[in-house]
Amino acid sequence: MFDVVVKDAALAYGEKVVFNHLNLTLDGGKWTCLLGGSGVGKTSLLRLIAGLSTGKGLTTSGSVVCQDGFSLKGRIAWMAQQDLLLPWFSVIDNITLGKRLRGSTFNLSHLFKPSIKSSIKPWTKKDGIRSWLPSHKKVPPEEIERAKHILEQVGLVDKSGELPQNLSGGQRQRVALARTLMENRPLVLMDEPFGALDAITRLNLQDLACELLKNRTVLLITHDPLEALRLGHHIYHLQGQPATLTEAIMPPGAPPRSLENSELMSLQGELLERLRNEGKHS
Ligand SMILES: Nc1ncnc2c1ncn2[C@@H]1O[C@H](COP(=O)(O)OP(=O)(O)OP(=O)(O)O)[C@@H](O)[C@H]1O
Repeated sequence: MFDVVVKDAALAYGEKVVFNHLNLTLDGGKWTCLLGGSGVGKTSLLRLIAGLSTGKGLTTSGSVVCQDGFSLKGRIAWMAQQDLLLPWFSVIDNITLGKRLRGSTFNLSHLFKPSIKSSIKPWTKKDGIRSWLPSHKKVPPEEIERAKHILEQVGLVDKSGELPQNLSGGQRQRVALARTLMENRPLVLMDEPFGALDAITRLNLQDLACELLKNRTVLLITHDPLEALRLGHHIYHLQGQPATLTEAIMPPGAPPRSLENSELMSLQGELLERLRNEGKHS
């Protein structure tokens, strides 16, 4: 597993410098967590690492280098707070979509719901969507088997034919996790993936993600110090303007750490105080 090194990174929107001279190493096979107040630049940093920083008025510099000498292209999976499931595709079609898009001459218009006037069968009709999804058959059978295995791992194999609208928020986020696993990428960038969930579902998903993403290199953005402390090998606090990173906190023990760990609770108090003070000064 390779380290990913962000060297001397800078990013600005017009005159507003979000960060500059920023250095960060994501240890291979480990979880790095990033805390910080709203608007400090966490998502901007994630997007910079993913190579998604483009747009009018945006300037960037610095480098993101894999220590194994290869490019990061095609080696990143992304998981966001919104599950981004396509509502007219079943669970299994959603998690195999990436394979289908890459494995065929797929027409992007097929991602969008057909109009009523269209000659294509409405998606609500039984099996309509499958016949409407032309490259469905191009997902190799072994990939369908793998998708089913992953759905088993996230506890949703019985929901594989359901539409997202029939799932709870926690179940939908488990589908999003399954889609991330299906991508099978060594670097996983997560932008508050559990932020919208209730406390118990969030704890359960933290445990599941920790188990299933073992040995991947993960960068997790979260607003929740406890989440960072349960999952992170290294925890950084991004603060100020331009933003800088604090020294890493390395909580004791292996993730996912237990809530009964008293050291974790005291570190949580410290981090909450830091975040609160940061809010007072911004
Ligand atoms: N496209 C854009 N154009 C101009 N300014 C932007 C743009 N995107 C973000 N910003 C600004 O850059 C700063 C950093 O934004 P970013 O989304 O990275 O913050 P964040 O730490 O992820 O915030 P949050 O925790 O609220 O999601 C903010 O002040 C934001 O207003």
